[in-house]
Amino acid sequence: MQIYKVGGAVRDKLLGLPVKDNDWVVVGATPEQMKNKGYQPVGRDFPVFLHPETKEEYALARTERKTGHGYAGFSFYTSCDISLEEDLLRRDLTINAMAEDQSGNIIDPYGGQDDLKSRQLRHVSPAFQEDPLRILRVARFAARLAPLGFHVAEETFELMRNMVKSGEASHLVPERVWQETSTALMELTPSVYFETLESCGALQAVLPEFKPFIHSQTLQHLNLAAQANSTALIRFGCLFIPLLPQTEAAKINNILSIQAITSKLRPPAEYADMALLVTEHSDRIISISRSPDAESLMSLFEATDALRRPERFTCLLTILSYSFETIKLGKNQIIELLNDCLAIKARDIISKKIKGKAIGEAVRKNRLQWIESKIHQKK
Ligand SMILES: Nc1ccn([C@@H]2O[C@H](COP(=O)(O)OP(=O)(O)OP(=O)(O)O)[C@@H](O)[C@H]2O)c(=O)n1
Repeated sequence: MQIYKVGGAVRDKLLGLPVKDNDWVVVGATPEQMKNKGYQPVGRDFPVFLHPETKEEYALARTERKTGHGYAGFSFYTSCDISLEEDLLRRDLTINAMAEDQSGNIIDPYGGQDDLKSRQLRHVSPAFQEDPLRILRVARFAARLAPLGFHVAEETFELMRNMVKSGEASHLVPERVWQETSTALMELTPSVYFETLESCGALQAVLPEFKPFIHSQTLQHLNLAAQANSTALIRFGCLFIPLLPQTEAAKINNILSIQAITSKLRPPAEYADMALLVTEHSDRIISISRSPDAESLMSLFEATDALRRPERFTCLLTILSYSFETIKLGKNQIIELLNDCLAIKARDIISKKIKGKAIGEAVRKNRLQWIESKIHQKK
């Protein structure tokens, strides 16, 4: 049996990028031989094994044949006589279809190294069209590698357009769409993911609910969040910063689109929650940052439950800070005021004379006075 390193590890090493995990292909072996050597079988659909010590994935060389629609509509054929070249031929992009043998030689039958040099994301064979997930993968690789000068090859782009036109793209299951999209958010220039999907028609076909939110300004905010190394939640939230001034009708439409995104893609609950908070409160947060006043800030803390959920509020402010322009009160100052308010507690101010509801009112008054004095000092 011969063992080769394949896929992302070979690509990233040649690009001088850090290698995240190694994938291996085994040629000329049977599942029984693998098990006898101590490899643990894990593949449900095709034979993949975990190395007994490193736990890295070792897949038997295989070919694929389309049997139905979508990502799962494939049958796989593995046998001892499948060659490395046949296994590499079934892969998506030439830069992902290279292998390295155990002496460090690169096996590159489909021009991956040339495409690395000319910065092209190019499909390996027409079989590319059989897997609609590849549209999202190409957009994701474009988002990752655009800063290095990569772009989608014209003929690959043409295939992607055809896959959308033929309806193949609409067979993608929402779970995979969310998986690719949330991974794409964490790439270096996530804007490129949405731009690529938009220009081949896949945004409309696969993520139509996102369409109202994808425009140059939100994509700019998204990239700023990526440059600041923000979390996926913050990057996601940036997509929902509305164009100002936001009409009431636009706000309602945005809320409906967010509900549609949530019920279709089922992102974690905190994502939907954050998208709604951004839509709901962006106008007033931006207006407070421009002309701060104590009562508005206090009502904002109350409306967003900031006093009980300060971390969530900090995330919300971070998202909106990407759209702050002329500000008098910045994100850090607002957070400082929130922390000051949190430090003013009922037990510090209650006297024997006030009881019940009046305690809460006294705490609020104290907090308000504090914010007022701080804002006054800053003016
Ligand atoms: N729909 C897919 C999924 C995967 N692959 C192939 O399987 C390899 C491993 O897939 P994966 O781990 O998802 O991608 P990586 O290239 O390793 O990328 P990443 O850096 O994102 O892990 C890819 O390089 C590619 O050759 C493919 O051709 N088509």
